Amino acid sequence: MVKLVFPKDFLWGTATASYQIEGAWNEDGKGESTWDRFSHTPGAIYQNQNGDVACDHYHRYEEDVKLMAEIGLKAYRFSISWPRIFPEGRGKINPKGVSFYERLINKLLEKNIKPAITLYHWDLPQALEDKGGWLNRDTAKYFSEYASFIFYKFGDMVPIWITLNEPFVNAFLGYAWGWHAPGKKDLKGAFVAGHNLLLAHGLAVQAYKEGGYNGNIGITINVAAVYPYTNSEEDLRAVQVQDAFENRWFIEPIFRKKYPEVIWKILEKNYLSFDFPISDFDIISSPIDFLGINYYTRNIVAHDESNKFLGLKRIEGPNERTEMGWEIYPDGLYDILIQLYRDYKIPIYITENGAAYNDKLENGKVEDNKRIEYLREHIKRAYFAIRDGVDLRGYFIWSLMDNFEWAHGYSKRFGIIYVDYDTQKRILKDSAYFYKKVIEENGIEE
Ligand SMILES: OC[C@@H]1[C@@H](O)[C@H](O)[C@@H](O)c2nc(CNc3ccccc3)cn21
Repeated sequence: MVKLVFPKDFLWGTATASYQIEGAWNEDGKGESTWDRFSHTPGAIYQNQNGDVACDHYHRYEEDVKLMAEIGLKAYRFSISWPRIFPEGRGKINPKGVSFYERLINKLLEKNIKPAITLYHWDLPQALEDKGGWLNRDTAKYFSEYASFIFYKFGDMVPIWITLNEPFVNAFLGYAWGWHAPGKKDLKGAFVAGHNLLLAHGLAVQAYKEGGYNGNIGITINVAAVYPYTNSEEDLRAVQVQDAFENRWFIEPIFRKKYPEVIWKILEKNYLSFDFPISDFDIISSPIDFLGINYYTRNIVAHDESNKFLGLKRIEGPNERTEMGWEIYPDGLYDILIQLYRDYKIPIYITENGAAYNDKLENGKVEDNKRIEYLREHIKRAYFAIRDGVDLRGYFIWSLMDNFEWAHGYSKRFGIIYVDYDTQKRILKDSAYFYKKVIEENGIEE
């Protein structure tokens, strides 16, 4: 067996998000978020579940950091709940909210675990949503005020900053399709929200750079490698359309100061347009230090004239799928890393990669062999991408622990730590011990 050894300082981590693990939804002065409101809306979430308690991480963070140290994590990616800091989105600060994150960061640093903070992972203060949310351009300005405060408090303690998590998902699932908070269904709204999210990102990057902090700042984009169903001209064109729509929509404005042509075509075909100052791209393209990508699966597409939106259809792949129904395709991680590094020549972190399985706790153990296999194969592709020239800096498993999986509630388990929600007991799955070994050896057997 050949040992694949990663670069010396490669960052092995796990990822979570505030609304998915913290609970304490209305405790210690926290303001309501759009996800509090959405998950309290009957019918929005599987079995009307919500994140009111979740993994109770707000009260159990010390135990959770001890488990991270037991696994040997080098870094931990988590998000800050904006309304826990600014209950109304701006203005009055909630000192108990600030104190929680200060204690969490200090606990991580005590254990030599690098904090990697996502400023926004979809839980917008409801008070701002009541003023239009991401449809209101002012929300971008309020985001930069929030970000500036967080940088002021923690900027010298935290080396890795992510402005936004997956603006595409937030804009499209939240504003066009209604599957996520705030549950709106307005196609034009998705484009306006997407633009204001990018503006927020750029303003926060400018605030970070103006603050002279010595860490690195970037953004996290969801990506799925795209392949043609056949090698026909039409299917090859469909690949370009899907790649632009799902992968490049939020990357091109940052690196090329423009939207992909496909985005304008979608707006035109739907008789939509929206106005913004072209100078926004000067803000949006403020230089970042790294690109974060969340990779889970691939897309296979074929030309389909009857699909009036993108003119294509998605074809089911032939390989095994996870509990989310997502095809397992590790080569897609290699391919997308090569493509993105070729096009933008920027350091990359894999800020999320993982799999949901129907884990069973038996005799105090969780033998999640399928998840171990999924992680092993994707870690191998990460190694091959580095071997072939990609400046890949780190890998964060989604997720540290089972948690609230948005519209799926608690029905999908992604964690390498099992959470018994009745007792809030944490149990390391076999995948946690697998990852402990990968980190100890800084690599994996081929
Ligand atoms: O679904 C697993 C995770 C989720 O829990 C994270 O909060 C989120 O950052 C995340 N993004 C993806 C990939 N993108 C995606 C695509 C369609 C719907 C939802 C997410 C998966 N995940």
